[in-house]
Amino acid sequence: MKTGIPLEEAQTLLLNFTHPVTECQVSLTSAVGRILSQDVRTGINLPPFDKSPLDGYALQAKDTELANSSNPVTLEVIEEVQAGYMPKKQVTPGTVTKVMTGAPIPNGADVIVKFEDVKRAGNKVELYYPLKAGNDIIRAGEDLRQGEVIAKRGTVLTPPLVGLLAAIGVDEIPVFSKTRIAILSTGDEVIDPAEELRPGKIYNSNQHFLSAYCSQLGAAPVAMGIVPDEKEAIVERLTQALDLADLVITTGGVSVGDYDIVPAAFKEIGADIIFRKIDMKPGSPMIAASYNNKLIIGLSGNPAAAYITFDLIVVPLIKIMLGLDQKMPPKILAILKDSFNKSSTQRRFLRAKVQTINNTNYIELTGAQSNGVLKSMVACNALIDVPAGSGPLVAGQEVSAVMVGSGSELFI
Ligand SMILES: Nc1nc2c(c(=O)[nH]1)N[C@H]1C(S)=C(S)[C@@H](COP(=O)(O)OP(=O)(O)OC[C@H]3O[C@@H](n4cnc5c(N)ncnc54)[C@H](O)[C@@H]3O)O[C@H]1N2
Ligand code: MOO
Repeated sequence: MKTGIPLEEAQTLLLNFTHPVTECQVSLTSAVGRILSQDVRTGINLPPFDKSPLDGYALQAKDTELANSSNPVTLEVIEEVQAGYMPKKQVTPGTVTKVMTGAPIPNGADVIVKFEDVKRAGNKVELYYPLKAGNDIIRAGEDLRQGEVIAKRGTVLTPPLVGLLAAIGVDEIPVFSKTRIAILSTGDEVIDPAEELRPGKIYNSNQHFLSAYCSQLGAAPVAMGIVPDEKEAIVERLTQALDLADLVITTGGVSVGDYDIVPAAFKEIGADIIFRKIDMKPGSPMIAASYNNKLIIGLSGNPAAAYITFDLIVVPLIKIMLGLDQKMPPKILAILKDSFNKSSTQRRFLRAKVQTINNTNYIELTGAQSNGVLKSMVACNALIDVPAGSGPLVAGQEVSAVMVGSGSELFI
């Protein structure tokens, strides 16, 4: 078992333990937010046929060559075609077909003129200006060509993509299965938000932000509730969690206190400890283990510590399991807008918000940085990466940061 390892080593070790997820099919109505497990090609041209963008008349442009306002050209209406129906007659010199918006272009016609620009009298129309062949015709395949890849494996299905799939007649979509993530909160002091607050107790925020984050990523959180600081109780709930989920996350009980018995529970079920403790602040007491090819991650109970280690270490794993393309959070350089007065003996991550103005990134702290403070996660979209051995940070200096966060923007 490794201990006190750098963040990057923890990330790499766990990536090696992360397995690809299985695939399934979903309908169009439940496709949004899911991730494509295969490239999708269109089997048809879109639109499938040449069609009219206007309510008007389909004709041959050369018939209008000599038309002007004092000498209009008169043509004969031979047919009317509604959208959804095929023309039966060929447009020949001297004839027009009345077409509605979306109707197929009749054979022989090479231009459309709209109703407002002609005068209709009986079965004749008068045209007052020359038309250009090819104008106002939507061509088959103008949007998509048959055989073209419309979206690649690993793409998140957004509303326009769902529309595009429908437009090409795909109603069963190959997607990655939703990774099931069990979340188990430990601690005698932790109670459900629905309960009345009692002395010495705190509400379970970890369970809820972790579940919400998993849902936002497109995974399926499995709520395993709260277990007291008793090894047997944790062992029992962990065993259930491993049955129900692909990945198990616990919070609390990983430090060195008398009741920090989560690592002992991991060992008791026979899990192999991959590492214990990482060299960063907050979140250092984190532990990771594997059991029957499934990862069990024990995060610190302190909400911000749990959030930050989840963001930096667990979210990339979930992205792999979900089948997403981009896994690791992007890194940036930014100018610090305010100061941070503490020195950092250990590598430290600070909750911050980055904004880009005229191609320069500016970053400011989002509030108090203690490991229990959740409020400063709310506006956080980046974590400033402060190297071990740094002195206080001063406004105007350049810092490196990692883009993270489920708050304002998702980096997927
Ligand atoms: N002697 C030492 N004590 C501590 C050390 C240390 O190195 N030596 N490390 C400190 C650090 S750093 C952290 S982080 C915490 C980690 O503690 P645990 O992971 O064992 O977590 P707990 O003690 O169970 O809880 C910590 C804190 O968070 C609250 N909490 C727990 N669960 C939840 C929840 N589901 N929702 C909201 N808040 C929760 C809990 O009440 C505690 O206040 O250890 C330090 N101690
Ligand atoms: O390492 Mo603790 O996790 O500072 O918050």
